Amino acid sequence: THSSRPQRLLRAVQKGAVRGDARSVVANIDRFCHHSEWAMNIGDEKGAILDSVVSEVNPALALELGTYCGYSTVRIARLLPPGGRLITLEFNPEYAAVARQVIEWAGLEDSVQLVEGGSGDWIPQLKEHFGVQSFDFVFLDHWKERYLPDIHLLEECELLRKGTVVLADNVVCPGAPDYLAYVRNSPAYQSSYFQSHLEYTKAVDGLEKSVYLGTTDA
Ligand SMILES: O=C(NC/C=C/[C@H]1O[C@@H](n2cnc(C(F)(F)F)c2)[C@H](O)[C@@H]1O)c1cc([N+](=O)[O-])cc(O)c1O
Ligand SMILES: [Mg+2]
Repeated sequence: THSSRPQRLLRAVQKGAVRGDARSVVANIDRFCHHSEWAMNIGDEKGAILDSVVSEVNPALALELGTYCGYSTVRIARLLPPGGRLITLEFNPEYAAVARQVIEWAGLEDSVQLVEGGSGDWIPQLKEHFGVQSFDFVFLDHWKERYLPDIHLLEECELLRKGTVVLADNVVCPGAPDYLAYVRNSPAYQSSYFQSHLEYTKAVDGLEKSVYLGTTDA
């Protein structure tokens, strides 16, 4: 039986990265994806933009949709303030199993809660299940056609507050046109675009940062 790409990525981490050293976990995944196999991690170039936004927000509570192998999970969790927490949702059990081990290798298991399942099922349960009031930071990197329905769901479940920062990967490639039109035209968001490149390639891609302003009704 042959291994999967996430399993080969995990093995590269376990072989090359220092246990407990999040920076070396990130560096080894990037080395694997640059030199061995491309994988859909946000990568080093867009990752630096993610880092700067997370550092600016300094979230006590963050949400990530789309864990995959845990690369951006580790990038975000390593920058959280003391006591800060990251909840990350992953639909695919095999990816979730790999991500758990990547997060553990980075020594960040105490500040990360990985939840297996779909956004439609889990977003409405986050308040009661995890005692969440609202998120300070949300990172969207899951199925691109789910960005728009899921930001509406986050609004409906009152999981965003005035000033919550929502950062979305891949708004150019593969693209999330309906999501982009919404956050750029809605009075409920102050949106800005960070041009970059698709992970490990020269193709253009970018991140959209949208600050939730709250609703107009009383
Ligand atoms: O398709 C891309 N990403 C899709 C990523 C999808 C990942 O998000 C998970 N998910 C689904 N629902 C949830 C939740 F949370 F809702 F439950 C989590 C899926 O199981 C998968 O691991 C992609 C593609 C390219 N590319 O170049 O083709 C580049 C990229 O950076 C990309 O992110
Ligand atoms: Mg992505």
